[in-house]
Amino acid sequence: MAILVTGGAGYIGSHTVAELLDRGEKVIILDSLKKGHHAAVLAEPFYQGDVRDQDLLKRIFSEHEVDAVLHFAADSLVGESVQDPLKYYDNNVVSAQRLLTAMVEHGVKKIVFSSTAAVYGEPEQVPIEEHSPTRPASPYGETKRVIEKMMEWSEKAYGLEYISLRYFNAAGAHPKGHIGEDHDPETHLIPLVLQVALGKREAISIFGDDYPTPDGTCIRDYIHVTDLAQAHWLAVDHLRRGKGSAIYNLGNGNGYSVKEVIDTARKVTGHAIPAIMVPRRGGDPAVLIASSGKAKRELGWHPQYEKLEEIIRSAWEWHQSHPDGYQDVTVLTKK
Ligand SMILES: NC(=O)c1ccc[n+]([C@@H]2O[C@H](COP(=O)([O-])OP(=O)(O)OC[C@H]3O[C@@H](n4cnc5c(N)ncnc54)[C@H](O)[C@@H]3O)[C@@H](O)[C@H]2O)c1
Ligand SMILES: O=c1ccn([C@@H]2O[C@H](COP(=O)(O)OP(=O)(O)O[C@H]3O[C@H](CO)[C@@H](O)[C@H](O)[C@H]3O)[C@@H](O)[C@H]2O)c(=O)[nH]1
Repeated sequence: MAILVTGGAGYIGSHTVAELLDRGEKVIILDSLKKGHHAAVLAEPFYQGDVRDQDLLKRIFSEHEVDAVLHFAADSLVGESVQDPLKYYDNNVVSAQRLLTAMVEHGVKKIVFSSTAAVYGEPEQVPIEEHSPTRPASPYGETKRVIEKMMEWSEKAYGLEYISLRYFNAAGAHPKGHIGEDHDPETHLIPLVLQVALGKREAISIFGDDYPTPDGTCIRDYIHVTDLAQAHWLAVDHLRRGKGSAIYNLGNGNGYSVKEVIDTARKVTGHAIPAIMVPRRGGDPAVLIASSGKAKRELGWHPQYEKLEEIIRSAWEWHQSHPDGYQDVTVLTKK
């Protein structure tokens, strides 16, 4: 049986495909390449297309024996979603609805979904547990919560089983050096800070220093991308063993402020990394830190990267060896 990976040419999707291949899984990738990269497609068959394309979904499910779907494909930028919420309802909610419909029609009963810490909004207490209230502070987080509800109702109605993985902030790159983070435009803190160290940007902007945190900047929980990848295979295995639907946080349990990230990157790169203070970005909660005990207990998840310094060093190795990301290859393939 094969696993269909939507968004498998993207950052977390490609690292997860690498993990699945290491585990001997048969993988099918579906990605529009609007954000992903041909060079990050690690498995065949690869379908370049949109998850909203119902005919394409039908074709894939008819041509292959798929028992589980890993659904990464989405738009995922908190700030952009505040500016353009309808884009997020379209690409995230409509895609998921069509994917679930096709799965039900073809008798595919297992899905692992890329959810997010952004479903919680401003938490009442940290570390955040899975039963904490969900009050998304951005349309992005809201669309992910809607999809979680869609899966819950689909379980009751059609017997579809799901695992929703609420990742905190993904960072780092594969230790083999062949895949890493390359978003265009880049909006994530760690790669932007490293672009300054590479001399590709003059300074990093800090979005607000008036948050209720010790140094006034937002605190996030950074989790290594290969640790996320490991959790996905464990989640598929969990469903295959009949353990049923569940929601898991995936984070390190350690929070670092924007200023601490910049300081750590200065240490790792040896570069001064100038920073400038700018106003807050819309939709950003002050503090997001995970409790991931449930994933460790129930999935047997063992994250390998604990320290922010190790995570930033892993990202730095990728950015140094690929200063222009996958650029040379994607110029040829992106239309
Ligand atoms: N990066 C993070 O820190 C983070 C944290 C929490 C959750 N997530 C979630 O994880 C998933 C992957 O994130 P990422 O950082 O790897 O993003 P990414 O943009 O690198 O990957 C997403 C991939 O999906 C593809 N895609 C998007 N919409 C599509 C569609 N309609 N049809 C086909 N392909 C489509 C893109 O081309 C891209 O390759 C997303 O669902 C995101 O919301 C990411
Ligand atoms: O130039 C920058 C970029 C970011 N930040 C701040 O750095 C923190 C991290 O921002 P970013 O790297 O953009 O990640 P998030 O907005 O926290 O969102 C990421 O992490 C979420 C889970 O917490 C996921 O759901 C999202 O998909 C993913 O983009 C936030 O406080 C930002 O305000 C800056 O100060 N300057």
